[in-house]
Amino acid sequence: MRFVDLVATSAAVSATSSRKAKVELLADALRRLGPEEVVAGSAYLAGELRQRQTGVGWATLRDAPPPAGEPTLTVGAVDRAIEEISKVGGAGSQARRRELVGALFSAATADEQRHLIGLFGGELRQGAQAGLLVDAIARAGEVPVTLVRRALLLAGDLKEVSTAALTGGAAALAEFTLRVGRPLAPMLAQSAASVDDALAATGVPAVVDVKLDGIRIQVHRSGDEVAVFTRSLDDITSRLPEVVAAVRALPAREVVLDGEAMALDETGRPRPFQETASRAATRGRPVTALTPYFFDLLHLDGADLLDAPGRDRWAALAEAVPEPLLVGRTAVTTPAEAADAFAAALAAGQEGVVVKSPESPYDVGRRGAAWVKVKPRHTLDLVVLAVEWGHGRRKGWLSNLHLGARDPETGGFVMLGKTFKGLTDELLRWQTERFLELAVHKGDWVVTVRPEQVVEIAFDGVQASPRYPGGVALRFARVLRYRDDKPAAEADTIDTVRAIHNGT
Ligand SMILES: Nc1ncnc2c1ncn2[C@@H]1O[C@H](COP(=O)(O)OP(=O)(O)OP(=O)(O)O)[C@@H](O)[C@H]1O
Repeated sequence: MRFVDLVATSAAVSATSSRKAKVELLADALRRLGPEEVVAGSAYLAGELRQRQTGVGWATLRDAPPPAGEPTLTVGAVDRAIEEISKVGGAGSQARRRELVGALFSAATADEQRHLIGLFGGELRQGAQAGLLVDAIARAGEVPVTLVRRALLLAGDLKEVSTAALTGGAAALAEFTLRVGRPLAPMLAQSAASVDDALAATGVPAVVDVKLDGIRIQVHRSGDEVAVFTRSLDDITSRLPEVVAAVRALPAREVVLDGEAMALDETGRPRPFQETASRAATRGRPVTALTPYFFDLLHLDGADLLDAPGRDRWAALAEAVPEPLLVGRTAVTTPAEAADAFAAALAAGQEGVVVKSPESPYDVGRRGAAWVKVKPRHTLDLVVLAVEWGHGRRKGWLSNLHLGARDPETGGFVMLGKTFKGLTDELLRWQTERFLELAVHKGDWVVTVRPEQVVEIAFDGVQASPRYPGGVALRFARVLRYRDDKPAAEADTIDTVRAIHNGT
């Protein structure tokens, strides 16, 4: 496929607001990729490069040569050039990289150059695009969309799934199963305003789990090899040696565990979330030891448990893991028992509870009715769309955040309000640096950013507001924390906000 046609597809996808038309355009492009182009082409359509690191920075891109008049590049040729660039290393690598980038760019037209710069700079990366591509892959490969989605959730890699669907069809997709050592998308929870509402969704009997406010961990062990992954499937094994040691000490040889890692104080009460998060993040110095607590078991010594009902998985978990490493769990048969368990969790300083159905399988990557979280305080995970420069004491810092909810219909974001409340000096400093990195337009007053950073917001309610594009706005929004473990594609949606407004 000609690279110029892929560039035109991306432009056409951005230009139309119809989801159906976007999917059709993407499917059409996927069909036109040659077999050896599928991996790279799928990545480009998702706004990414196939290669994780290219070593190409802005300075190199800025010095790109003048564009070619006629398009001659193919997707395959671009991929081969980028592969060669990413392999450059050792002495003189800077100059060699520059030379190769120069050669690629001089063969590209002006439109193609702009697109390449976007791909190298990460500006075209769009979480929302992944959902469209899943539908497009299903259409182009003529396979059920549910198969594509499940394969993606198990493999975590769009390029791999796209290649399987387009070259091997349904049979190739069915081969994606849980593999010990490869992370899979974790099951997620819906939220409810009360324990009664949660029980209405899960049904009774149910279990009420303590909701620990730490970081989600998925731990894979095969023999002596242990790997720890975050909610977004990043490998953080080297940062959590105490979790590795705890799992290595288990009697089972092969396990995949789902749980939460927490920082505790000396009395066993939870420490603030920031302490856990800073331990797990790349930045930040070690503060406290983290303790793992497990609430699910997905694989045990050769047996996959994903499709087993909760009750069986949990029974196997209780056998495989010693009691101090298990999340607090209460089996309930009445709303009164559930209310007691909720009150006890809050009294112990925990964030809330997760009510779970014992009948349900482990729903990889889904936010279904089988797990329902209940917290005493309502919060939303929103995406920062722009930031205003501060005044007075906050002069020189990016301060007032423009907050957006995700719109699954368009793949875009709908602004719901602004806030600078809750920001500590440390957060102001951090966010100024972060948002300058994400800036796409730096005005004197407002800096517009790529919609990638998720922030957890507390608020007092949702009100109708004709001033905002979605017709609703948050009352007294304030920042609780930045969520680096959650991609923008999983931020809360405008539908959730409207449901809160309508009191449902
Ligand atoms: N016992 C538990 N069972 C399931 N999840 C738990 C439990 N305790 C803590 N958690 C955490 O709660 C999260 C479930 O909420 P959800 O799926 O909505 O993800 P989230 O948006 O990251 O949650 P939140 O924003 O409420 O922390 C899990 O990802 C996990 O990190």
